[in-house]
Amino acid sequence: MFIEPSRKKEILYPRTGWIELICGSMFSGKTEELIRRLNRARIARQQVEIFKPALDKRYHSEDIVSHNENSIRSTPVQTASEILLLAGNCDVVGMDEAQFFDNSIIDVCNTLANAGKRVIIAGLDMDFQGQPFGCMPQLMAVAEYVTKVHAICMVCGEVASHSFRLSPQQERVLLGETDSYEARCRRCFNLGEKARNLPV
Ligand SMILES: Nc1ncnc2c1ncn2[C@@H]1O[C@H](COP(=O)(O)OP(=O)(O)O)[C@@H](O)[C@H]1O
Ligand SMILES: Cc1cn([C@H]2C[C@H](O)[C@@H](COP(=O)(O)O)O2)c(=O)[nH]c1=O
Ligand SMILES: [Zn+2]
Repeated sequence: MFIEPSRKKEILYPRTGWIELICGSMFSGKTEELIRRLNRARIARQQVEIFKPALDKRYHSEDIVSHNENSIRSTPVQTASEILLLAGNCDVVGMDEAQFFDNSIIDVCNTLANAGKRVIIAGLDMDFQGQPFGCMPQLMAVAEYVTKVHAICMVCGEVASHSFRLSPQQERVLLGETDSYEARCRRCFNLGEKARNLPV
């Protein structure tokens, strides 16, 4: 779907950059798709830099790791602005878990794309309550390309778009895997929420 940009026309026209956003629920394949695109860019001999929020230490402090254990080396950053300092002269910038960045990530992505870079971002579109997650709606608005990927509902086997939290904690940020979350379709997500709210 996405082609690795040719550098041949650069003398006539300076390269344009753009933003690609990969979004969806947990287990929908966002990280796999991000890794796939970044690996292809490397095969095309493009200089690639990859970042993730430092708070995401689930599998590894530096690697980006998918649920099926694909991985790629990344630089953990505390703030989005660090990405501008570290991206340097690269052609392609990748970011995972974008929902954990604050809204300054939008300016950062625009600045990188305006400087001619291909920016590929992956993140959760909705939180455990089915609400748009942080900076993600704005990133969807400014991205040239938005890809929504889907998981399989762990209750009924339908296409899943929601991340159902299995524990009662209410804080928005709660790192976890299959121990704390499962992918669910809209119907099974709503049924689960209803059951949670029934008096005991
Ligand atoms: N309910 C599910 N639906 C689809 N894939 C699942 C599910 N649970 C586990 N997986 C695994 O998760 C992988 C996707 O992982 P990953 O790319 O890390 O997803 P994401 O970044 O969207 O959370 C799938 O290839 C599959 O092996
Ligand atoms: C829904 C939801 C998720 N999280 C956390 C749980 C995981 O650590 C990440 C999502 O990882 P993935 O690569 O998309 O599987 O986010 C959270 O903190 N709050 C939520 O509402
Ligand atoms: Zn379902």
